[in-house]
Amino acid sequence: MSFVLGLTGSIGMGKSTTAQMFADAGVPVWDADAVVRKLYGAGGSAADAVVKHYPEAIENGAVSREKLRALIAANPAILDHIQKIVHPLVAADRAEFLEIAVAPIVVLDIPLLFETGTDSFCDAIAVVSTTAVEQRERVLGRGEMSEADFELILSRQMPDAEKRARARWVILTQTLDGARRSVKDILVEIAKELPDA
Ligand SMILES: CC(C)(COP(=O)(O)OP(=O)(O)OC[C@H]1O[C@@H](n2cnc3c(N)ncnc32)[C@H](O)[C@@H]1O)[C@@H](O)C(=O)NCCC(=O)NCCS
Ligand SMILES: Nc1ncnc2c1ncn2[C@@H]1O[C@H](COP(=O)(O)OP(=O)(O)OP(=O)(O)O)[C@@H](O)[C@H]1O
Repeated sequence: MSFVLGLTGSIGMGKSTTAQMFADAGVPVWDADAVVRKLYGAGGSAADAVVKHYPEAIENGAVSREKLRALIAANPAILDHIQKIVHPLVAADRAEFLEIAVAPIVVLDIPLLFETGTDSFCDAIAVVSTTAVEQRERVLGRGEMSEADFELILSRQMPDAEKRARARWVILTQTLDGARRSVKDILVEIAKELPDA
């Protein structure tokens, strides 16, 4: 059985960048956002389900995030419905990953780790974080989401302070070097706790 490290953090806090640091260190990473992208692709099980309810969100057989964002902006309740469709499919993919994982440590990279109760599948949690100002600048700086989209997503996520309080480790993402050091330290600490260390 692998040590399961949950990696989470609010939108734009640096989760994907930090997950890549774990992957670079040789740790298998399961990425919830990537699974959603796969399921939204043409022929993906989520695309097949979404087309039945929101055909206007589909482009060439795949879910268009741009179109879906527009639908959700007009009616935020649609996001609840989308989650009901998507989350069980994502959970099935995660269960399969954990079942076949053979590495001593694996990472579950999940934006809604606490919100979906997936923290109960983890041996410990690390939260990525930076200041609220930096977070906003990062997300709006990407030029994809409107300020309203960002606020809606934020309002649906557990506040950063609460995530930090629940985590064993907080990885600050102001600098790449600092985050890399934290990742290394965390892996060293976990390695010491492994059964045959
Ligand atoms: C809302 C959507 C269309 C926005 O797509 P877009 O490409 O602009 O952003 P992306 O998917 O990269 O998400 C950006 C970040 O928003 C946050 N986020 C995504 N979905 C949600 C959600 N349902 N609730 C809260 N935060 C969310 C995460 O921090 C994520 O990393 C898309 O995220 C979506 O379809 N979400 C529903 C599926 C879901 O719940 N995914 C979360 C992982 S299980
Ligand atoms: N440790 C770091 N030092 C400096 N910049 C960083 C660091 N980590 C991430 N960033 C920058 O912050 C931005 C957001 O990073 P990333 O995409 O990893 O965040 P995320 O939390 O996965 O975002 P989302 O939740 O929106 O998917 C990127 O521009 C990235 O370059």
